[in-house]
Amino acid sequence: MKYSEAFLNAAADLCEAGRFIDGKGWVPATSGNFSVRLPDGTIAITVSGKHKGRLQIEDIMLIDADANPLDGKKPSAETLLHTSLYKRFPAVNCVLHPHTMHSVLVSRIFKSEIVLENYELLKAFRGIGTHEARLVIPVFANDQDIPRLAVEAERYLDRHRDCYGYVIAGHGVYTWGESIDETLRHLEALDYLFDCELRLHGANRS
Ligand SMILES: CSC[C@@H](O)[C@@H](O)C(=O)COP(=O)(O)O
Ligand SMILES: [Zn+2]
Repeated sequence: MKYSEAFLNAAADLCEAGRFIDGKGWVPATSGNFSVRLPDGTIAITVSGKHKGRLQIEDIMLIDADANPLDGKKPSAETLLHTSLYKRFPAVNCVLHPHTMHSVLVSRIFKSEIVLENYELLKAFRGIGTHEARLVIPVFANDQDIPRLAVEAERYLDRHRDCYGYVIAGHGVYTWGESIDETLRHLEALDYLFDCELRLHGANRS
């Protein structure tokens, strides 16, 4: 398979993002998956089962918008969660899913949603210009049936298009943006804000 320059650049960027994310301890033991939408609508996504902090270019593969592999490799087990976000949001070009400890812990306290209010760091999210914003991150029950989980996320996002991410209980967080850099910014902000909520609720003594 001859990959395009756009694919190869996206793949290199995803490998670098993976090293950064792993440096934070957010993708232990092969968890997590990442993707970038290319200008032609195809998607560069991590293959299944690799350590996301030690990605090589060959660990990134190409799929179409309906999650079909285009190069014979095996995509992430959670590919449908990525493609459903790209279908819903034409401006989104990157989806990052790590298993941050803060997202797992916060889902033990907040069972249906996490409300983030009155934080200066809310301005890290695209389109938010004041700490007076109110950002709601839904929490979905974990499910090994990924098509069913995708439908649940889609139902929520149909009603809440201004959403920046969701938590899967006991599992991890999904967040997205117009570029890898923007999505990394959203991810760092969510991790910080989840940590704030955990400390506020006495669940994090570090
Ligand atoms: C190591 S368990 C994690 C997996 O079950 C899954 O949740 C995950 O995030 C990684 O799956 P992958 O198929 O490698 O994309
Ligand atoms: Zn996962």
